Amino acid sequence: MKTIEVVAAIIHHDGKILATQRGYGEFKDGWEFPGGKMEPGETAEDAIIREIKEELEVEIKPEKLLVTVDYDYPKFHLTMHCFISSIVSGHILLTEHEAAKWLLPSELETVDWLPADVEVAEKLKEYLAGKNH
Ligand SMILES: Nc1nc2c([nH]c(=O)n2[C@H]2C[C@H](O)[C@@H](COP(=O)(O)OP(=O)(O)OP(=O)(O)O)O2)c(=O)[nH]1
Repeated sequence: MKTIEVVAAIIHHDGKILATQRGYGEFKDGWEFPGGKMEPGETAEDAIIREIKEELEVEIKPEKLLVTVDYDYPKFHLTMHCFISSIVSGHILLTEHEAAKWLLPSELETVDWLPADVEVAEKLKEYLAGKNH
């Protein structure tokens, strides 16, 4: 099976986390962490900064790799590196997504995540809970 390598940004601001809803394609209407496919020769950090500039028109700083998830979709294998990130400059403008929501840690289970993201949301919740202690 073909593997695609993707980067995703877990953007935090004022104690909330950004979730975005896919506006087109196979997974239309599913909720995800914004991002996309890595390009040849790119580091994961470079890729996530580029993708977020394209999709949300903000500059981010990837601060920490929370998790790399591997997930078997019926047609491909996904390897996705998920970076906790902060906004460095700009205002969010959705250029590709149909909606976005800022979620409190307690609200992370309230959106219909893409299958690969369920594990990411769980890990994130644990990570954020640990940070409060
Ligand atoms: N960006 C992103 N993609 C995810 C997540 N979860 C998940 O299963 N995916 C899957 C959906 C897609 O098959 C793939 C990402 O591809 P993409 O279509 O966003 O990549 P891209 O921006 O480079 O798009 P394109 O130029 O090929 O249209 O990863 C997630 O949280 N964020």
